[in-house]
Amino acid sequence: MTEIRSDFLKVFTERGYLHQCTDLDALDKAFADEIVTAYIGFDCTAKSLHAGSLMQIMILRRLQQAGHKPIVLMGGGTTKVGDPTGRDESRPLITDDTIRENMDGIKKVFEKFLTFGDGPTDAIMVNNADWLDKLEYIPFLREYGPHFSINRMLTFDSVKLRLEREESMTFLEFNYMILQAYDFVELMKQYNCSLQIGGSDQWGNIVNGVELGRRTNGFSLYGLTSPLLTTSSGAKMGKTAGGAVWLNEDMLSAYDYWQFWRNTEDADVGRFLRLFTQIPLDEVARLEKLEGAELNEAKKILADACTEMAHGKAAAAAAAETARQTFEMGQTSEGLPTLEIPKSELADGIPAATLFQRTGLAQSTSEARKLIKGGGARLNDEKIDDEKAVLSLADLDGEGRIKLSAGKKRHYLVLPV
Ligand SMILES: Nc1ncnc2c1ncn2[C@@H]1O[C@H](COP(=O)(O)OP(=O)(O)OP(=O)(O)O)[C@@H](O)[C@H]1O
Ligand SMILES: N[C@@H](Cc1ccc(O)cc1)C(=O)O
Repeated sequence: MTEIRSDFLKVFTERGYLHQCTDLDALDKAFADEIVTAYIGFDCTAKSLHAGSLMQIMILRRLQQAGHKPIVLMGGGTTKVGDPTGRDESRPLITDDTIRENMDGIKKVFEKFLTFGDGPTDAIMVNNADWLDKLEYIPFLREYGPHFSINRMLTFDSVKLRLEREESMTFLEFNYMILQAYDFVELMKQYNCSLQIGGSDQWGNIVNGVELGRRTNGFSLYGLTSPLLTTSSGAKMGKTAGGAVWLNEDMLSAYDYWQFWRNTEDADVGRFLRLFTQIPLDEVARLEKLEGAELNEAKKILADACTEMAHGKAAAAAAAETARQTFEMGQTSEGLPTLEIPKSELADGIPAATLFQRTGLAQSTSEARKLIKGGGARLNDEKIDDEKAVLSLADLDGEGRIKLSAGKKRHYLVLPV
């Protein structure tokens, strides 16, 4: 690789977004010489995107800022098939109604990060159901089937790993990569879209599209992937890994979102500042070198910047202020996230572990019990150690609520209604 010339790929590599590219030199030349139209696809498998997919949204934002055109593709069609990538078993089928609801939920977040419109570098949003739903089976098979070799399809991780583990793969799922490949060709035809970007797990699907475009129409298409953001245990961060950090406020409050970034591991502060904020690189270099209490200031800067982008300035300031009051001044503030439960349910008694799970302070009741046993759970600021404790109206504090805490930093107010 010769030195990168284009603004976009400079930003892309310097800030840590680069994992693989089908032809970095040629893509760099395209970015340096012309407006490149690029797309990222998002399936509608939940009502909100999450911190993992935020990496892809930030990439589209950077692309637009560098003077190129982003396409956000909603997988209204592909969601009906279900991407087998990275999954040990088939996804449950989602109804058309749920797909529609999920799409409505997911769509909202993009307006916060991208400028949509009709101009040459304005973002557009498309839905692959618009063309996939209309495909006719036999004509489609005859036109595209000959370009896919089963032998080669079996070598892609999404298929290979499932077969190696002797888990079943349905014919429906096996078709996913063909449909994603077809999307890319369709977007090239309709919008001159020559680049598809995605997380590294999408490499196989992307390469299939690049090859299909070349074989069927002689197109020069490019694929570019980013590393996957992983949880501290090394699992891909996403909606199916549990404990998703949702981007939509109705799924995760701005306060909890702020807290997630504020609780970043020390070793991740620099990486996250580069990937998820637009703070200049020399400032990031300074911030990531800080230590101890000073590094906490860097984490707050990260939390402020991320929350501001996703939820606006006012929400970010309110979250930061609530955190300050709660942790720095040691008092409860009304800004804490809340869970409403029917009074009658509390009157009947609810296991503490269940409440911890329902607030999301623990992923499951067994995790909640572990938290309690390990001494990390508090009820109205007092440690509880009985994992079988059952809470009732008698546990309401003077203001008629129950404050649950997991560790020092995560709190929830339970309000009987
Ligand atoms: N943790 C992650 N880090 C980086 N990119 C991610 C991460 N999770 C998802 N993406 C990328 O975001 C894009 C959209 O993913 P999408 O929302 O369709 O599914 P997903 O979150 O990967 O799904 P699931 O969790 O159901 O497997 C893809 O390019 C995917 O690679
Ligand atoms: N397969 C992608 C989503 C996607 C769908 C259609 C596409 O054309 C591109 C990407 C995912 O699951 O993350």
